Amino acid sequence: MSAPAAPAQPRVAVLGAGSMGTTFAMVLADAGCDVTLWGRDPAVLDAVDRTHRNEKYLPGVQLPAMRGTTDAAVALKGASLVVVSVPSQVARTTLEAMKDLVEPDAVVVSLMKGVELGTDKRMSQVMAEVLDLTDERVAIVSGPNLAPEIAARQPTATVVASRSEATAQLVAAACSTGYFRPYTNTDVVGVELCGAVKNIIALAAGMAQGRGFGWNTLATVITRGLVEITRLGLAVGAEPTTFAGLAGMGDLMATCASPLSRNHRLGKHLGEGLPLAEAIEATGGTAEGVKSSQSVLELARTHDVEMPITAGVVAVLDGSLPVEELAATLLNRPQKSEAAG
Ligand SMILES: NC(=O)c1ccc[n+]([C@@H]2O[C@H](COP(=O)([O-])OP(=O)(O)OC[C@H]3O[C@@H](n4cnc5c(N)ncnc54)[C@H](O)[C@@H]3O)[C@@H](O)[C@H]2O)c1
Ligand SMILES: O=P(O)(O)OC[C@H](O)CO
Repeated sequence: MSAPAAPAQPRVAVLGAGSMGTTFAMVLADAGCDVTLWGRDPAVLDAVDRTHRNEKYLPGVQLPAMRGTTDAAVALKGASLVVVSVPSQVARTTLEAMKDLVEPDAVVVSLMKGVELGTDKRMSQVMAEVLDLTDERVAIVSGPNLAPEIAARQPTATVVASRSEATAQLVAAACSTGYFRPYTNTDVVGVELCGAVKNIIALAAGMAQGRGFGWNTLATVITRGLVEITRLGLAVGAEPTTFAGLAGMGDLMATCASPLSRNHRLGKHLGEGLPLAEAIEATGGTAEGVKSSQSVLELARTHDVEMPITAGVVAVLDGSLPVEELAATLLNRPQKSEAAG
Protein backbone atom coordinates (compact mmCIF):
# COMPACT_ATOMS: atom_id res chain seq x y z
CA MET A 1 0.00 0.00 0.00
CA SER A 2 1.37 3.46 -0.86
CA ALA A 3 1.37 6.45 1.50
CA PRO A 4 -1.78 8.58 1.47
CA ALA A 5 -1.62 11.59 -0.89
CA ALA A 6 -1.08 15.01 0.70
CA PRO A 7 -3.88 17.55 0.25
CA ALA A 8 -2.80 21.15 -0.53
CA GLN A 9 -3.64 22.40 2.97
CA PRO A 10 -3.78 19.30 5.17
CA ARG A 11 -6.38 19.32 7.89
CA VAL A 12 -4.65 18.28 11.10
CA ALA A 13 -5.98 17.26 14.50
CA VAL A 14 -3.51 17.64 17.36
CA LEU A 15 -4.54 15.59 20.40
CA GLY A 16 -3.14 16.99 23.65
CA ALA A 17 -3.03 20.72 24.41
CA GLY A 18 -0.02 20.66 26.75
CA SER A 19 3.26 22.38 25.99
CA MET A 20 4.35 20.13 23.09
CA GLY A 21 0.92 19.57 21.56
CA THR A 22 0.28 23.32 21.49
CA THR A 23 3.78 24.07 20.19
CA PHE A 24 3.55 21.54 17.39
CA ALA A 25 0.08 22.84 16.50
CA MET A 26 1.75 26.24 16.11
CA VAL A 27 4.46 24.78 13.83
CA LEU A 28 1.85 23.02 11.68
CA ALA A 29 -0.27 26.17 11.38
CA ASP A 30 2.82 28.26 10.55
CA ALA A 31 3.59 25.65 7.86
CA GLY A 32 0.17 26.24 6.30
CA CYS A 33 -1.90 23.40 7.77
CA ASP A 34 -5.51 23.81 8.87
CA VAL A 35 -5.13 22.90 12.55
CA THR A 36 -7.56 21.93 15.30
CA LEU A 37 -6.11 21.42 18.77
CA TRP A 38 -7.98 19.02 21.07
CA GLY A 39 -7.60 18.87 24.83
CA ARG A 40 -9.59 18.19 28.00
CA ASP A 41 -9.61 21.58 29.70
CA PRO A 42 -12.48 23.75 28.33
CA ALA A 43 -10.90 27.02 29.56
CA VAL A 44 -7.61 26.26 27.79
CA LEU A 45 -9.23 25.16 24.53
CA ASP A 46 -11.70 28.03 24.54
CA ALA A 47 -8.81 30.50 24.82
CA VAL A 48 -6.90 28.71 22.04
CA ASP A 49 -10.00 28.93 19.85
CA ARG A 50 -10.91 32.54 20.57
CA THR A 51 -7.60 34.32 21.23
CA HIS A 52 -5.07 31.77 19.92
CA ARG A 53 -3.27 31.71 23.25
CA ASN A 54 -2.52 28.91 25.73
CA GLU A 55 -1.35 30.78 28.81
CA LYS A 56 -1.34 27.63 30.95
CA TYR A 57 1.26 25.80 28.87
CA LEU A 58 2.86 28.47 26.65
CA PRO A 59 2.61 31.74 28.59
CA GLY A 60 3.15 34.85 26.49
CA VAL A 61 3.09 33.03 23.15
CA GLN A 62 0.79 34.32 20.41
CA LEU A 63 -0.28 31.33 18.33
CA PRO A 64 -1.24 31.49 14.67
CA ALA A 65 -4.90 31.00 13.72
CA MET A 66 -6.17 27.56 14.75
CA ARG A 67 -9.28 26.04 16.29
CA GLY A 68 -9.44 24.70 19.83
CA THR A 69 -11.97 22.13 21.02
CA THR A 70 -12.67 19.58 23.73
CA ASP A 71 -14.79 17.58 21.27
CA ALA A 72 -12.68 14.87 19.63
CA ALA A 73 -15.27 14.36 16.89
CA VAL A 74 -14.88 18.00 15.84
CA ALA A 75 -11.08 17.76 15.84
CA LEU A 76 -10.86 14.46 13.96
CA LYS A 77 -13.56 15.05 11.31
CA GLY A 78 -11.80 15.30 7.95
CA ALA A 79 -8.29 15.26 9.48
CA SER A 80 -5.77 13.59 7.16
CA LEU A 81 -3.08 13.95 9.85
CA VAL A 82 -3.62 13.13 13.52
CA VAL A 83 -0.84 14.17 15.91
CA VAL A 84 -0.81 12.57 19.35
CA SER A 85 0.83 14.46 22.23
CA VAL A 86 -0.57 13.20 25.52
CA PRO A 87 1.57 11.60 28.26
CA SER A 88 2.66 8.14 27.04
CA GLN A 89 0.98 6.27 29.88
CA VAL A 90 -2.47 7.59 28.84
CA ALA A 91 -1.99 7.24 25.06
CA ARG A 92 -3.81 3.91 24.90
CA THR A 93 -6.91 5.00 26.83
CA THR A 94 -7.02 8.37 25.05
CA LEU A 95 -6.93 6.74 21.60
CA GLU A 96 -9.30 3.94 22.53
CA ALA A 97 -11.96 6.53 23.36
CA MET A 98 -11.53 8.10 19.89
CA LYS A 99 -10.74 5.18 17.63
CA ASP A 100 -14.03 5.26 15.72
CA LEU A 101 -13.55 8.97 14.98
CA VAL A 102 -10.20 8.74 13.18
CA GLU A 103 -10.58 8.97 9.38
CA PRO A 104 -9.79 5.62 7.70
CA ASP A 105 -6.79 6.94 5.70
CA ALA A 106 -5.40 9.39 8.26
CA VAL A 107 -1.68 9.26 9.07
CA VAL A 108 -1.15 9.18 12.84
CA VAL A 109 1.95 10.91 14.23
CA SER A 110 3.40 10.51 17.72
CA LEU A 111 5.29 13.27 19.51
CA MET A 112 5.40 11.15 22.67
CA LYS A 113 8.67 10.02 24.26
CA GLY A 114 7.80 7.13 26.51
CA VAL A 115 7.38 3.36 26.73
CA GLU A 116 4.12 1.90 28.02
CA LEU A 117 4.23 0.39 31.49
CA GLY A 118 3.06 -3.22 31.64
CA THR A 119 3.48 -3.91 27.89
CA ASP A 120 6.92 -2.27 27.30
CA LYS A 121 5.57 -1.06 23.96
CA ARG A 122 6.71 2.01 22.07
CA MET A 123 4.10 4.63 21.22
CA SER A 124 3.97 3.70 17.52
CA GLN A 125 3.14 0.15 18.58
CA VAL A 126 0.40 1.36 20.92
CA MET A 127 -1.09 3.63 18.23
CA ALA A 128 -0.97 0.90 15.57
CA GLU A 129 -2.56 -1.60 17.92
CA VAL A 130 -5.41 0.63 19.10
CA LEU A 131 -6.18 2.26 15.75
CA ASP A 132 -5.34 -0.77 13.58
CA LEU A 133 -2.81 1.17 11.49
CA THR A 134 -0.59 -0.13 8.69
CA ASP A 135 3.07 1.01 8.70
CA GLU A 136 2.26 3.62 6.03
CA ARG A 137 -0.11 5.37 8.43
CA VAL A 138 2.35 5.71 11.34
CA ALA A 139 5.01 8.36 11.92
CA ILE A 140 7.11 9.66 14.82
CA VAL A 141 8.52 13.13 15.36
CA SER A 142 11.49 13.23 17.72
CA GLY A 143 14.65 15.27 18.18
CA PRO A 144 16.18 18.06 20.30
CA ASN A 145 12.81 19.77 20.57
CA LEU A 146 12.36 21.64 23.85
CA ALA A 147 8.88 23.11 23.39
CA PRO A 148 9.54 26.61 24.84
CA GLU A 149 12.39 27.17 22.36
CA ILE A 150 10.32 26.02 19.38
CA ALA A 151 7.43 28.18 20.59
CA ALA A 152 9.83 31.15 20.50
CA ARG A 153 10.43 30.13 16.87
CA GLN A 154 14.14 29.47 17.49
CA PRO A 155 15.96 27.48 14.77
CA THR A 156 15.23 23.81 15.41
CA ALA A 157 15.66 20.53 13.56
CA THR A 158 13.89 17.24 14.12
CA VAL A 159 13.46 13.74 12.72
CA VAL A 160 10.24 12.46 11.14
CA ALA A 161 10.40 8.67 11.15
CA SER A 162 8.11 6.27 9.36
CA ARG A 163 8.68 2.81 7.89
CA SER A 164 7.36 4.44 4.72
CA GLU A 165 9.70 7.12 3.36
CA ALA A 166 6.74 8.62 1.48
CA THR A 167 4.79 9.01 4.74
CA ALA A 168 7.81 10.55 6.46
CA GLN A 169 8.11 13.02 3.58
CA LEU A 170 4.42 13.86 3.77
CA VAL A 171 4.61 14.61 7.50
CA ALA A 172 7.90 16.51 7.07
CA ALA A 173 6.30 18.71 4.40
CA ALA A 174 3.37 19.42 6.72
CA CYS A 175 5.60 20.70 9.55
CA SER A 176 8.39 22.42 7.64
CA THR A 177 8.80 26.14 8.39
CA GLY A 178 11.52 28.79 8.30
CA TYR A 179 12.49 27.89 11.89
CA PHE A 180 11.62 24.16 12.01
CA ARG A 181 13.49 21.73 9.74
CA PRO A 182 12.49 18.06 9.70
CA TYR A 183 14.79 15.31 8.40
CA THR A 184 13.22 12.00 7.36
CA ASN A 185 14.25 8.56 8.60
CA THR A 186 12.79 5.07 8.20
CA ASP A 187 14.20 3.78 11.52
CA VAL A 188 11.05 4.06 13.66
CA VAL A 189 12.40 1.74 16.37
CA GLY A 190 15.65 3.66 16.81
CA VAL A 191 14.14 7.14 16.68
CA GLU A 192 11.46 6.21 19.18
CA LEU A 193 13.75 4.44 21.63
CA CYS A 194 16.23 7.32 21.56
CA GLY A 195 13.43 9.72 22.52
CA ALA A 196 12.23 7.60 25.42
CA VAL A 197 15.57 6.54 26.90
CA LYS A 198 17.20 9.98 26.77
CA ASN A 199 14.63 11.10 29.37
CA ILE A 200 16.03 8.54 31.82
CA ILE A 201 19.59 9.65 31.11
CA ALA A 202 18.44 13.27 31.63
CA LEU A 203 17.11 12.30 35.06
CA ALA A 204 20.59 10.98 35.89
CA ALA A 205 22.22 14.13 34.50
CA GLY A 206 19.91 16.26 36.62
CA MET A 207 20.70 14.18 39.71
CA ALA A 208 24.41 14.74 39.07
CA GLN A 209 23.86 18.48 38.77
CA GLY A 210 21.70 18.52 41.89
CA ARG A 211 24.55 16.83 43.75
CA GLY A 212 26.83 19.68 42.65
CA PHE A 213 28.87 17.76 40.07
CA GLY A 214 30.24 19.59 37.03
CA TRP A 215 30.92 19.14 33.32
CA ASN A 216 33.09 16.03 33.54
CA THR A 217 30.27 14.16 35.22
CA LEU A 218 27.69 15.53 32.79
CA ALA A 219 29.79 14.51 29.78
CA THR A 220 30.25 11.07 31.28
CA VAL A 221 26.51 10.61 31.86
CA ILE A 222 25.70 11.76 28.32
CA THR A 223 28.37 9.61 26.66
CA ARG A 224 27.74 6.44 28.67
CA GLY A 225 24.00 7.14 28.35
CA LEU A 226 24.38 7.04 24.59
CA VAL A 227 26.15 3.69 24.94
CA GLU A 228 23.15 2.33 26.87
CA ILE A 229 20.67 3.69 24.34
CA THR A 230 22.71 2.19 21.50
CA ARG A 231 22.98 -1.20 23.19
CA LEU A 232 19.23 -1.47 23.72
CA GLY A 233 18.42 -0.02 20.30
CA LEU A 234 20.64 -2.48 18.44
CA ALA A 235 19.15 -5.37 20.44
CA VAL A 236 15.64 -4.45 19.31
CA GLY A 237 16.50 -3.80 15.66
CA ALA A 238 17.40 -0.10 15.41
CA GLU A 239 19.78 1.22 12.74
CA PRO A 240 23.27 2.10 14.05
CA THR A 241 23.33 5.49 12.29
CA THR A 242 20.30 6.79 14.21
CA PHE A 243 22.14 7.14 17.53
CA ALA A 244 24.53 9.84 16.29
CA GLY A 245 21.66 11.79 14.74
CA LEU A 246 19.24 14.44 15.96
CA ALA A 247 16.93 11.96 17.69
CA GLY A 248 19.91 10.28 19.38
CA MET A 249 22.89 12.40 20.40
CA GLY A 250 21.02 15.61 19.52
CA ASP A 251 18.11 15.07 21.87
CA LEU A 252 20.34 13.57 24.55
CA MET A 253 22.48 16.73 24.61
CA ALA A 254 19.52 19.12 24.71
CA THR A 255 17.65 17.23 27.40
CA CYS A 256 20.64 16.46 29.63
CA ALA A 257 21.98 20.01 29.47
CA SER A 258 18.92 22.25 29.53
CA PRO A 259 17.03 23.42 32.61
CA LEU A 260 14.00 23.66 30.28
CA SER A 261 13.82 19.85 30.31
CA ARG A 262 11.34 18.57 32.88
CA ASN A 263 13.27 15.31 33.22
CA HIS A 264 16.50 17.20 33.88
CA ARG A 265 14.79 19.49 36.40
CA LEU A 266 13.13 16.60 38.20
CA GLY A 267 16.47 14.77 38.46
CA LYS A 268 18.07 17.95 39.83
CA HIS A 269 15.42 18.25 42.52
CA LEU A 270 16.07 14.64 43.51
CA GLY A 271 19.83 15.26 43.53
CA GLU A 272 19.26 18.20 45.86
CA GLY A 273 17.44 15.87 48.24
CA LEU A 274 13.73 16.38 47.54
CA PRO A 275 11.57 13.27 47.92
CA LEU A 276 10.05 12.03 44.63
CA ALA A 277 6.52 13.36 45.19
CA GLU A 278 7.85 16.82 46.05
CA ALA A 279 10.27 16.74 43.10
CA ILE A 280 7.40 15.91 40.72
CA GLU A 281 5.32 18.73 42.20
CA ALA A 282 8.20 21.20 41.98
CA THR A 283 8.94 20.25 38.36
CA GLY A 284 5.45 20.55 36.87
CA GLY A 285 4.50 19.05 33.50
CA THR A 286 5.10 15.57 32.17
CA ALA A 287 8.49 14.00 32.99
CA GLU A 288 8.18 10.78 31.00
CA GLY A 289 11.38 9.23 32.35
CA VAL A 290 9.87 8.58 35.78
CA LYS A 291 7.55 5.86 34.51
CA SER A 292 9.38 4.88 31.34
CA SER A 293 12.53 4.05 33.32
CA GLN A 294 10.70 0.97 34.64
CA SER A 295 9.40 -0.16 31.24
CA VAL A 296 12.76 0.50 29.55
CA LEU A 297 14.57 -1.52 32.21
CA GLU A 298 12.08 -4.38 31.71
CA LEU A 299 12.64 -4.19 27.95
CA ALA A 300 16.40 -4.30 28.53
CA ARG A 301 16.06 -7.36 30.75
CA THR A 302 13.88 -9.10 28.17
CA HIS A 303 16.66 -8.57 25.61
CA ASP A 304 19.47 -9.30 28.09
CA VAL A 305 20.93 -5.80 27.71
CA GLU A 306 22.91 -4.15 30.50
CA MET A 307 21.72 -0.60 31.33
CA PRO A 308 23.46 0.48 34.53
CA ILE A 309 22.45 4.16 34.46
CA THR A 310 18.82 3.23 33.83
CA ALA A 311 18.94 0.62 36.60
CA GLY A 312 20.46 3.22 38.94
CA VAL A 313 17.74 5.76 38.11
CA VAL A 314 15.02 3.16 38.71
CA ALA A 315 16.59 2.32 42.08
CA VAL A 316 16.72 5.98 43.12
CA LEU A 317 13.10 6.51 42.01
CA ASP A 318 11.80 3.44 43.87
CA GLY A 319 13.72 4.44 46.99
CA SER A 320 16.02 1.39 47.07
CA LEU A 321 19.16 3.49 46.37
CA PRO A 322 19.87 6.84 48.06
CA VAL A 323 20.68 9.43 45.39
CA GLU A 324 24.01 10.16 47.16
CA GLU A 325 25.08 6.58 46.39
CA LEU A 326 24.22 6.56 42.68
CA ALA A 327 27.61 7.82 41.45
CA ALA A 328 29.60 5.37 43.57
CA THR A 329 27.34 2.50 42.50
CA LEU A 330 28.07 3.28 38.85
CA LEU A 331 31.79 4.01 39.26
CA ASN A 332 32.56 0.94 41.37
CA ARG A 333 31.35 -1.61 38.83
CA PRO A 334 34.00 -4.02 37.47
CA GLN A 335 36.53 -2.46 35.11
CA LYS A 336 35.82 -2.90 31.39
CA SER A 337 37.12 -1.92 27.97
CA GLU A 338 35.45 1.04 26.27
CA ALA A 339 35.64 -0.93 23.03
CA ALA A 340 33.21 -3.46 24.56
CA GLY A 341 30.46 -0.81 24.30
N1 LIG B 1 7.40 19.64 26.25
C1 LIG B 1 8.40 19.34 25.42
O1 LIG B 1 9.39 20.07 25.31
C2 LIG B 1 8.31 18.08 24.59
C3 LIG B 1 9.09 18.01 23.43
C4 LIG B 1 9.04 16.86 22.65
C5 LIG B 1 8.21 15.82 23.02
N2 LIG B 1 7.47 15.92 24.16
C6 LIG B 1 6.60 14.79 24.50
O2 LIG B 1 5.25 15.18 24.27
C7 LIG B 1 4.40 14.42 25.12
C8 LIG B 1 3.44 15.38 25.81
O3 LIG B 1 4.23 16.20 26.64
P1 LIG B 1 3.91 17.72 26.96
O4 LIG B 1 5.21 18.37 27.14
O5 LIG B 1 2.98 18.31 26.00
O6 LIG B 1 3.21 17.51 28.39
P2 LIG B 1 2.43 18.55 29.27
O7 LIG B 1 2.57 18.08 30.66
O8 LIG B 1 2.83 19.93 28.93
O9 LIG B 1 0.93 18.35 28.76
C9 LIG B 1 0.29 17.11 28.83
C10 LIG B 1 -1.10 17.25 28.26
O10 LIG B 1 -1.76 15.98 28.32
C11 LIG B 1 -2.99 16.16 28.98
N3 LIG B 1 -3.35 14.95 29.70
C12 LIG B 1 -2.90 14.52 30.89
N4 LIG B 1 -3.53 13.40 31.25
C13 LIG B 1 -4.39 13.12 30.25
C14 LIG B 1 -5.34 12.09 30.05
N5 LIG B 1 -5.53 11.12 30.94
N6 LIG B 1 -6.04 12.09 28.91
C15 LIG B 1 -5.88 13.07 28.00
N7 LIG B 1 -5.00 14.08 28.14
C16 LIG B 1 -4.27 14.10 29.26
C17 LIG B 1 -2.81 17.35 29.92
O11 LIG B 1 -4.07 17.92 30.23
C18 LIG B 1 -1.94 18.24 29.07
O12 LIG B 1 -2.73 18.99 28.18
C19 LIG B 1 5.31 13.66 26.09
O13 LIG B 1 5.45 12.34 25.67
C20 LIG B 1 6.66 14.38 25.96
O14 LIG B 1 7.76 13.53 26.21
C21 LIG B 1 7.48 17.03 24.94
O1 LIG C 1 11.01 18.47 29.05
P1 LIG C 1 11.43 17.08 28.71
O2 LIG C 1 12.44 16.52 29.64
O3 LIG C 1 10.23 16.19 28.48
O4 LIG C 1 12.18 17.15 27.30
C1 LIG C 1 11.55 17.76 26.23
C2 LIG C 1 11.98 17.22 24.89
O5 LIG C 1 11.81 15.83 24.81
C3 LIG C 1 13.37 17.61 24.49
O6 LIG C 1 13.62 17.22 23.18
